Amino acid sequence: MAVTRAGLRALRPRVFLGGGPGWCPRPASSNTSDEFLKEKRAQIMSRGLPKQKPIEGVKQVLVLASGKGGVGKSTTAVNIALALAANDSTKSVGLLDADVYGPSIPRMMNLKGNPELTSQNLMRPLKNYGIECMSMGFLVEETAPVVWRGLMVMSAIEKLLRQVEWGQLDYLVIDMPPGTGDVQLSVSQNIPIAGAVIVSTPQDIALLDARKGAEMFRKVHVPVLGLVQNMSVFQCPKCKHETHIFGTDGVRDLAKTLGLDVLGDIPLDVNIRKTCDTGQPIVVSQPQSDMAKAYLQIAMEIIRRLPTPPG
Ligand SMILES: Nc1ncnc2c1ncn2[C@@H]1O[C@H](COP(=O)(O)OP(=O)(O)OP(=O)(O)O)[C@@H](O)[C@H]1O
Repeated sequence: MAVTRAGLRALRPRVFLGGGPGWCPRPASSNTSDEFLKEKRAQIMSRGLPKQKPIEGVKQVLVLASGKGGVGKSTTAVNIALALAANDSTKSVGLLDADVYGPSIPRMMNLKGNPELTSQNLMRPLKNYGIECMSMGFLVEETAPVVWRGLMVMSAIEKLLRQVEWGQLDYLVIDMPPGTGDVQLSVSQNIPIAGAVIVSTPQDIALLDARKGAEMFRKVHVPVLGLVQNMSVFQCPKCKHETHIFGTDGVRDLAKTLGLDVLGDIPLDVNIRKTCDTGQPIVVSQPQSDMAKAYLQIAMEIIRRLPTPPG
């Protein structure tokens, strides 16, 4: 099934803004669709997943997930994608922003605009810093809220996965939305995933959700490669005093409980935030910094744990 211009337009969410003439698209009967989804989910969980189909040209898919929002998953995904490419210049890397509700990859990768359509009506990814990127953010206004129901989200994800001309990629990094909902399930059931990385801060409330995330991937037979402990420590730039704002070793303790490893620690650092906000992620803008080195180290750990790709 190819994407047409009309199809692309249809992908753009319509939003109901109180008082205006807008509308919130939903299937004819939302109750029916909710029940359908619930039943489908239960079937999938209980009977095993339907047959997954690889994305043409993509050797290995890596998903970056978190239970809770705002723990730095997208920041980590962007820097890991860049680090995978920086560690080995022969490798080609793609980055898919599956956070259809709050796409942040366009800004972090300093990309803007609509993807072109190829002669086969596939969307061409936008490229920066050598990384092929695709995001719902290229199809909607940055400030437009996405108001979608489950089925529409799943259809959008299917299009972002299949109707993109990814070319030949060694790694496709997928930045998942937070939580354990339709998108996670949809991606896991659609394509073979070589490994998942769970990002969390050491804070109790984030750990609780990170645990759910790891357990969900195990349930759907996606190998969890390990955890990344983000914002583990803040060092005062003046006096060098270290503060563990979100706790000390929470992710390490969770990893032990789950029988997993911590792939690395990323401190809470103003340069990580600033560089991502300005579309110049630290791995490319300050490659000699300790922070960039930490991401490069995590990328190496990931490669070490990934199975040997087919072919
Ligand atoms: N190690 C870090 N040091 C400083 N700031 C960070 C760090 N990691 C992430 N941030 C900042 O924290 C904020 C949230 O990060 P990010 O958007 O990556 O989180 P997220 O988990 O993907 O959130 P969501 O799931 O809600 O999209 C951003 O402003 C980002 O720049």
